[in-house]
Amino acid sequence: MTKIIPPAPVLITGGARRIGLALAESLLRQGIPVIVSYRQYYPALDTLASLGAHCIQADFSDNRGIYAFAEQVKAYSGKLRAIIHNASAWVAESAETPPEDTMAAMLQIHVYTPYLLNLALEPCLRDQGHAAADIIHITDFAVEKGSKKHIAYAASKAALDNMTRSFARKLAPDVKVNAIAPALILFNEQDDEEYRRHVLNKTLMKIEPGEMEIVDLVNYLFKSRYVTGQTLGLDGGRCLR
Ligand SMILES: NC(=O)C1=CN([C@@H]2O[C@H](COP(=O)(O)OP(=O)(O)OC[C@H]3O[C@@H](n4cnc5c(N)ncnc54)[C@H](OP(=O)(O)O)[C@@H]3O)[C@@H](O)[C@H]2O)C=CC1
Ligand SMILES: Nc1nc2c(c(=O)[nH]1)N=C([C@H](O)[C@@H](O)CO)CN2
Repeated sequence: MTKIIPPAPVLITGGARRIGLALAESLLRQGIPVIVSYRQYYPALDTLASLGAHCIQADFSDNRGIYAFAEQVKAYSGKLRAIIHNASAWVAESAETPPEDTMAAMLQIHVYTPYLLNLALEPCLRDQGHAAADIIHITDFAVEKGSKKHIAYAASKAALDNMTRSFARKLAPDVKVNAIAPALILFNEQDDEEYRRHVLNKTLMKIEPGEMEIVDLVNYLFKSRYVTGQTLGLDGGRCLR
């Protein structure tokens, strides 16, 4: 009797809302198993679980939480098809928060979390064949241009962008490692009309594209057997403004 081995799951951090949720739903609809991390509960998690996702509560605000999450992932699945580092906090500098606390928080979620998870979960990604696994870092257009209101955020995403090339060198050819650098994808509910017009005018394409732009790019990277160490811009032409 031939033993049927189920496909290895894709791990998505911050999968309970917005882009992370759209990624999880798309992969599940393709029949690809999914593990998501979530910090706070959202009703959408019940839907993901009903579609077969394995949802693990995790707070990456300290390294113990990162390592505890990695152990739970390894206990659930010995192998991973991919890790998508989506979890993030878009925090501006403010008078209410000491700048050292802002920088520490941005480095924790955008640098320590992907760095420690990539190293802890490397055995889960390896030994599945040539280019059989992926790591995707979701960075930001601001990596190239900086951000006067989100200095620590942009700097931490720049570190994440650099790690894309380091991990691509370390893990090839078993694992491809790439970054997706979005500009506006999805507004937040609290964004007012003036802000929305201001941001839309910064791009050439003048639209809020929505989550599927990232979903489609992730699917492209999964299909590739050759693209690695790259940062793929998803910025509506903002880089040309
Ligand atoms: N939306 C956009 O237009 C753009 C998005 N991006 C990038 O795309 C990715 C997804 O964006 P978007 O969906 O808007 O992200 P959100 O900010 O809406 O959600 C990010 C998720 O990360 C989780 N998270 C934040 N901090 C922690 C932590 N310390 N521990 C565990 N989980 C945490 C949040 O959990 P909780 O809900 O509990 O807070 C949340 O579910 C991000 O990396 C973002 O930087 C880049 C450019 C534009
Ligand atoms: N974690 C997040 N990062 C970013 C968000 C967000 O909502 N959550 N939003 C943006 C903006 O859309 C920006 O690209 C345009 O103003 C950037 N990063």
